[in-house]
Formats: sequence, structure tokens, C-alpha cells
Amino acid sequence: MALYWRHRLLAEATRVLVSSISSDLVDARLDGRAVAESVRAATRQAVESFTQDADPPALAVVLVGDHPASASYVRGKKKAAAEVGIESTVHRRADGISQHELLELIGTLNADATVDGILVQLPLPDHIDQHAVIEAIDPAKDVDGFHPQNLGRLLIGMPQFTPATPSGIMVLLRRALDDLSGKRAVVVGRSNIVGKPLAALLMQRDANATVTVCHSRTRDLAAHTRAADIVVAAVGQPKLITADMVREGVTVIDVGINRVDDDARERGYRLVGDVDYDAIAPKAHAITPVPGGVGPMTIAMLLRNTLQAAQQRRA
Ligand SMILES: Nc1nc2c(c(=O)[nH]1)N[C@@H](CN(C=O)c1ccc(C(=O)N[C@@H](CCC(=O)O)C(=O)O)cc1)CN2
Repeated sequence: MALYWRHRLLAEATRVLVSSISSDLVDARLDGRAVAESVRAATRQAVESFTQDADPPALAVVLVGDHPASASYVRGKKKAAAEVGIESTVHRRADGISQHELLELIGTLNADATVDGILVQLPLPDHIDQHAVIEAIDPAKDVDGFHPQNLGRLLIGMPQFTPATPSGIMVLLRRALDDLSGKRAVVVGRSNIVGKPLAALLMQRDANATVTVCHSRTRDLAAHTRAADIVVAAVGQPKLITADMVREGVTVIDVGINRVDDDARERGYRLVGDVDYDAIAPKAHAITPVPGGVGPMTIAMLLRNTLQAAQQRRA
């Protein structure tokens, strides 16, 4: 029963948060940076009131190897955490760490009463079994929401921690559309961290969308996307979704972050999504850019989960 009420309270808090966000939909562009800033501001306030009589929430981030993008996301998480008053510690380990050593580190963090939230930055090197590592995290500290217990809870409509990217997408969708009920949503991509949890959230009773999940073996992808009111692309394939594949008035969420070579840029590449933004924007009701769309929401929602972990653990 307590779980039921906690879930209802969280759902209510999300509704209040979403309705308090000022308009960030300029033309069709759905500005993830602006929405993320609103989420962070609300989290900053909630952390402030939490720390009136408690230590700040504490996040442990595990980063394995020298993957440049992962290192940059972890820097982003640390900076954003500090800005809202969450303490974070990065546990950096060499690429050659053994699975046993990594599991030992997780065990230490699980047992550390001063740690509220733990996340292991993905991807991990090939020699490490990602599932075993995620499963080793205490579900009560799993602020990524990737543990099977947390994904299972999400599936039955009793979420504890909801993965950050899908919950960020839900905030963006509620910003763009008054009502998701009965909308035809096509999710392209079936990953455990985006596609599958997002499909579960979209079909939950507080959203009521009709969901189709497409993937690499889907026949005639365009027939599915053309029939959709909402298209979410999360496959990591530049410009997979083209203008002829969507209907007028569609809402498009682009989760792809692909690096394409660009000598004109100082860093030698630019980021593009899975969607042909320029061609689709004129016919879309709303569309997220890359960069500046879903990515910033991922970090903002992680901060909310970390605060939630501290609130639940210290209660
Ligand atoms: N343990 C986790 N690993 C990974 C997750 C995750 O949620 N938990 N998600 C992604 C990476 N990610 C966060 O970790 C992430 C990706 C992108 C962004 C972001 O803000 N992107 C910017 C562009 C950044 C750039 O210039 O490179 C944007 O889209 O505007 C934040 C976080 C995989 N791993």
C-alpha cells in the first residue's frame, strides 16, 4: 500500500513539474535545454529544502576506461549535480579492470551508508558482463533504474526509479502535447535503457498511448512511422527517419547522438540525430533537435532520481 501511495505522489509531482514549465516550444522546436533547466531548478529547490535537516544527497558514478563520450557525460553529470547541491564522487577505473574487481567496487558502494545513488556509466568494455554489473547494484540505490527489479516495477506500473532518458522524453512529450491518451506512438529501437522502458511508460494508465515498437527486423518501417502521431527514434543511425516517413503534425523525439566527420568543426565532427531535422521540422507539430533535445533531459532526470533515492533511504 505504501508503494502505491509513493507511486501516486511521484506521478503527481511529475504532473505539477510539467505544468509549471514555461513555453519551450518555439515553432516546432522542442527545446530540451530549456526544459532541462526547469527540471534542474525544481530539483535545486527540493534539494535545498531536503538539506535543511539532512546531509546532501550523494551520488557515486563508476566510469571504466577512456571512452571520450562517456568521460564527457560523466563530467556533465558531476557539474550538474554540484549545481543543484548533490554531492558526487567519480570512481574511475582502467579499461582492464576485471569483472570481479568491478563487482567488488559495487559491493563497497552498496554497503556505504553515505552513498544514496550509484550509477555505472555505459557502455562497459566487452570483457565485462554488463547485466551482472547492473544486477549487482542495490535496487534502492539504482538511480539509473536499470536493475531488473526497477525495470520490472516500471512494467507493472509501480516504478521506483525510472530510467532517466525515457522519463525525460515523457516530460518533453507532455510539454508538446496536451494529452497523450489514444495517440499512436511508434518507438524505433528496443534497447533496455530507452526503447523498452519508454514503451512501458507510454502505455501506462497515466499516458494511455497506443504503442508500437519497431527495430532492425521490422518490415516496412515507414508504414509504421507514417501512421504515427508520435515518433521516437533511438537506434543510433544518422537520418534514419526522413520527411517522407512521417505525417503532417507529427511529434518527433530524436534520441540518437551520432558523430559525423566535419573538418569545418574544431573538434573534427558534429553531432546529428537519427532524424532528418531540417526536412521534418516544417511539417512537425514538435521536434527535438540534436544536440539540445533529449540529451540534457537525461542528466536532469538523473538528478531527480538521486534526490528521490536520498529521500527514500533517509525516510
Ligand atoms: N549509466 C548510464 N549510461 C548511459 C546513459 C545513462 O542514462 N546511464 N545514457 C547515455 C549517455 N548519457 C548519459 O549517461 C548522456 C548522453 C547525452 C547527453 C547530452 O547532454 N548530450 C548533448 C550533447 C553532448 C555533446 O556535445 O557530446 C545533447 O544531446 O545536447 C547527456 C548524457 C549512454 N550511457
